[in-house]
Amino acid sequence: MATVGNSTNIFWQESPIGRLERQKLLNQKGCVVWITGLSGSGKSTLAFSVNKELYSRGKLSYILDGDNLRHGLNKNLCFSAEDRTENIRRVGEVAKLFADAGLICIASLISPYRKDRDACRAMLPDSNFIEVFMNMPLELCEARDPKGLYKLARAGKIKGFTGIDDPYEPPLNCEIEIKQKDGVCPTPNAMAGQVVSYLEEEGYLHF
Ligand SMILES: Nc1ncnc2c1ncn2[C@@H]1O[C@H](COP(=O)(O)OS(=O)(=O)O)[C@@H](OP(=O)(O)O)[C@H]1O
Ligand SMILES: Nc1ncnc2c1ncn2[C@@H]1O[C@H](COP(=O)(O)OP(=O)(O)O)[C@@H](O)[C@H]1O
Repeated sequence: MATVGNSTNIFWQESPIGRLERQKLLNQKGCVVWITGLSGSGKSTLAFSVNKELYSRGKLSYILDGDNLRHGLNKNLCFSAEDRTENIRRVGEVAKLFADAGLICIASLISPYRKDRDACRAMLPDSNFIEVFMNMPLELCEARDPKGLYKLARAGKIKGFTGIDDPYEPPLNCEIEIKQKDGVCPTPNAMAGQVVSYLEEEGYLHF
């Protein structure tokens, strides 16, 4: 009798067409590009830009954006520590499926807790988890404030806002760090270039 989680009598079903066949078909290697950082740090902007650049090179990628997933898959979750952990766990599992499908899955979530991001990394075989840290100062994110959420958080109208009255734990060993140079943020194209060059160098863009 096999037991997994809360289920019993379940057995893994292996398909004759596997990850290698799909990767060969797509001429790329499945992986997860996990973008983490404060609200307003540029996660979605980077995700869109990488997606576009890969598309122009004939490579298939798909974005899992935290904000968007909270409209569906994760609509029953709030921003408590427990719910953020569950949010990241679910997205990690979905990202793993996309990578197994042979796609370059771009996950873009605040993902404030190191242990949650590490748990997603541990789900992926052969170090196919590329953690990208949007290392932008809180002051910059707050000055951008495109949704007006920092303003509400400062006014006490949103409780538990990341960076204001809720923690963000920066990565210790990320694959890619995006940061300002001489006080200037790289352009979206330059940020995407950093990620796409990494994927190219590590052999993800060919089978
Ligand atoms: N309390 C609180 N803290 C942080 N963010 C908040 C909060 N309430 C709402 N929002 C909005 O939700 C977006 C973050 O969702 P995520 O799923 O990425 O968050 S998390 O990874 O579970 O921490 C985040 O989107 P981004 O600005 O794109 O990061 C916010 O718009
Ligand atoms: N590299 C960049 N240069 C200039 N502005 C940027 C850059 N990246 C993001 N922005 C702007 O900052 C704001 C927040 O970006 P966004 O991608 O929505 O962040 P996040 O997804 O982390 O909340 C947006 O108004 C966006 O246009």
